[in-house]
Amino acid sequence: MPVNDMIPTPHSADNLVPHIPGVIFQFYRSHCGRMNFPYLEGGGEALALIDRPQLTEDAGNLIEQLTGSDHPKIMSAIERSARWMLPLTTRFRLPFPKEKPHWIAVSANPEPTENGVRWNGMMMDITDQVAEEQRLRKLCDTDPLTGLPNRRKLMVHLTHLASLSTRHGTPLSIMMLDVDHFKKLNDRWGHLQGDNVLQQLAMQTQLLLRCEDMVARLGGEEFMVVLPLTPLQQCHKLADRLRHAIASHDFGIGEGEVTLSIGVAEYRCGEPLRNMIERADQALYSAKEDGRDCVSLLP
Ligand SMILES: Nc1nc2c(ncn2[C@@H]2O[C@H](COP(=O)(O)OP(=O)(O)OP(=O)(O)O)[C@@H](O)[C@H]2O)c(=O)[nH]1
Repeated sequence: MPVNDMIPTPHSADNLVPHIPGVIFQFYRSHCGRMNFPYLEGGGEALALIDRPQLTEDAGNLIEQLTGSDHPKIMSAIERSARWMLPLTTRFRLPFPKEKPHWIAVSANPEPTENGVRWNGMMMDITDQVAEEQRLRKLCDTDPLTGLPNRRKLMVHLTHLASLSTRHGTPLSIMMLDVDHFKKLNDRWGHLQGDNVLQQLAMQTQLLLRCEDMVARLGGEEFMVVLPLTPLQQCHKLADRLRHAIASHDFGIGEGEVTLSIGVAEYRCGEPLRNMIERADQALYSAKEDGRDCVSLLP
């Protein structure tokens, strides 16, 4: 083997540390809350931008500058780890000049000292991994044809809203929408035109909603609109406005060719979600029975 290809054996970890794609650190918090990094070494971009001598003295300032909710999140992770002597495992966004913040993962073990707690651990830049997680989550949550949230995402959101509604006694309503005679539309204009109608319908519906409302595609030509802080009568009015807007919109196949049947229902505090969904479904069924292109409600 040529001599140049032989890897020299490092004499100590100190030779290796500047070349690793992350940071090894010792972090200290005194009982009175003073924080600093007695040791902070490693490779990667993040470290080059950090004022290390400053952090050796005091880390409080840097932690206070963390983005958005990351400051309280990291402080409570430190507190929990210190109180129960459990590993400190969290992630946070480190602000970067002229760039988006970088995501950093922290993993460290605590040990008690006379005047506080000392952690020995590692930090890694996981920005690419977080971007990939976000891309996959979006794929899992999105209907590919319309770009709307899918049934899975809707149910998670609705469960959260129902628990808020139960806790605070605030109103919550839903609309179940179904395109009328969509099979005929497909048969007459072709499947691609049918797809186009669904895409435009998604857009037109979103235009009428507030940003805290959600419209999701349940499947086929069926959609659900979720309206937090909205009582049934208000939901009914909005449903009728939506029905008019769609019936008078030209989808490229002539006005009045696309109509909606809509069932609306309101959440009753504490009931299982499926009860409200069943009521909206029954209301939709009666809208179809009543001749379509109309709104029906069940409280
Ligand atoms: N173009 C298109 N068609 C779809 C899609 N998903 C489901 N469909 C069609 O939607 C049609 C739904 O038909 P039905 O369930 O009989 O309902 P309908 O014809 O709308 O009749 P009513 O609901 O009773 O008014 C079927 O022909 C499905 O093939 C889609 O993504 N794109």
